[in-house]
Amino acid sequence: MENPGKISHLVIVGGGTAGWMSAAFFSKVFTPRQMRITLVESAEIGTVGVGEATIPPITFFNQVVGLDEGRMLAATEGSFKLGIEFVGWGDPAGRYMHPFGNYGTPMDGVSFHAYWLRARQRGYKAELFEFSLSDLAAKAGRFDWRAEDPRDPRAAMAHAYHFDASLYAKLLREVAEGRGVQRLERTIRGVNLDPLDGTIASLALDPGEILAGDFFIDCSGFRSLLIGEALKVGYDDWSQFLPADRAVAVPSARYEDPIPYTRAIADKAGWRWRIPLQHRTGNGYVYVSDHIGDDEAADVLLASLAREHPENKALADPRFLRFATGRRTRSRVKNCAAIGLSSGFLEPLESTSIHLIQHGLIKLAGSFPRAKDDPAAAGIYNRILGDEMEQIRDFLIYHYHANRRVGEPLWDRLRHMAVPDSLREKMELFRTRGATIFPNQTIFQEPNWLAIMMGQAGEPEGYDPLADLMDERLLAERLHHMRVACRQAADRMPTHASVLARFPADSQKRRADAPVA
Ligand SMILES: Cc1cc2nc3c(=O)[nH]c(=O)nc-3n(C[C@H](O)[C@H](O)[C@H](O)COP(=O)(O)OP(=O)(O)OC[C@H]3O[C@@H](n4cnc5c(N)ncnc54)[C@H](O)[C@@H]3O)c2cc1C
Repeated sequence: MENPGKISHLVIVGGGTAGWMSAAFFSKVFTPRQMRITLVESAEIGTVGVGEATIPPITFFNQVVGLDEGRMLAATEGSFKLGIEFVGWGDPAGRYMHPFGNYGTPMDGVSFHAYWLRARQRGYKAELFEFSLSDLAAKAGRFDWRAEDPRDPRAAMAHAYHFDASLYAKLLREVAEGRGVQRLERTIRGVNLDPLDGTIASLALDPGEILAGDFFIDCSGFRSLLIGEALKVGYDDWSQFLPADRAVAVPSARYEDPIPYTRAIADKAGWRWRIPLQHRTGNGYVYVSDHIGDDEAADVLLASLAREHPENKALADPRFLRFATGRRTRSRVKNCAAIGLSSGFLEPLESTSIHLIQHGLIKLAGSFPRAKDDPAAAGIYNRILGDEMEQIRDFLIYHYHANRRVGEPLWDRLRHMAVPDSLREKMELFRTRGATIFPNQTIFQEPNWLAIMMGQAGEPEGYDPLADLMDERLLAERLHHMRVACRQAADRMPTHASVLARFPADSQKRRADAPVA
């Protein structure tokens, strides 16, 4: 990318996932001659260290920064992810998959599910999930990559990863330092603003050093050192819609082959996650502190491990985290952009935080400042990022609001709460017309909304009338053909375990190479 000139020193504050993703990304976008990049991280202030499940755009980010998929999986103990299974969110005894990729194929410009709904209203038996190859493969413990040829059913697939977030940051650090990023291990004690224009002039580092820069990326996590503390940007709290404010996390021993999907299990005061890596499983309970205490939440989580399998043993003490769901009212101000938790946090139900980091970086590159203060570019950036956060917020609220867990106080309250108008309209369109194409769809598109709305609300009353234009026999033949092709393609796929065996974790290789005592 051409360097706009005036900005020649980029300072990144923080060395968590957001900090090292920023460093790896901008060291690829700019050459060291165009941009000096310095990353400051503190040895005394740790990282969040969770954040193990991702969504498909991560494959694009890895390509951009030059990370080979095999190398990434081996270095991060990673596994493939084809979707998220939601257990007990709609019907308390039910489960559904939010698979990555598409259902069926659109025909004559009309969405596939409109035809399927038409057929269902006339007694067709096959379920929607039978037309999602990612869903079938995930449940069968199989995996394959998306095919380029549109005639191949695998063209409808998409994948993401589960990985150890600390190892991912470590790998990105290697990449970034290899491209000339300078890392300073210092604690920042103060932020100096330019008295004339209010931009950030420099950081006061321990012990007594000053680090000046032209543009600053705030990746300081929940502390929000630059955008929040120094530039005083406010926080929009969304906890009235998304009330979970704490989490407890614990890794457990691997006792089975990693499944190629995340599990999100609704519970009395929130939900539990289960994220399978090559060497261990990540487990957590996201909860509402008004409805359960910390000790009880940890007990619930630990008891759930033992219930799953006797060998599913905790490998460490439970770790507690606190957060407030919401976002900074602006995430780019003056010569500073907040990336990662410093810009806000939407709880991890749909694994969207790492996606928001990469989305922010890509939009920041596209609107890179031409001067220290570039209000036009900052304004556009803030609108784009704000829209993305609001879309994700609505998507998350839907899971809680459309529950059928009658008689549980938290869930009863969430079912009856007033939701944002933007979500209320979507729910109405789906219920009456089966519509899932909504304005400004970027990250969550038609198949994503379809998966969660069908999974939690069930079949809508209507469907797109254009689906009635197809001849009935032709439709039956096409549905039959698609369903069989999907099933056969799933059966032909290798198992997830056999695919992962091609990318054994570096830690396993090290253990195998270690001399026998
Ligand atoms: C319970 C939970 C579960 C999550 N699960 C997922 C998930 O499954 N998928 C997903 O995409 N995301 C998930 N996330 C979010 C994900 O963890 C974060 O988006 C990601 O880790 C980025 O964090 P960060 O780098 O912004 O902040 P941190 O990891 O907090 O890093 C902050 C950095 O700033 C530095 N720092 C702070 N203050 C100073 C100072 N004064 N001087 C110098 N350095 C300083 C620290 O040293 C550290 O390096 C989850 C979050 C939580 C809370």
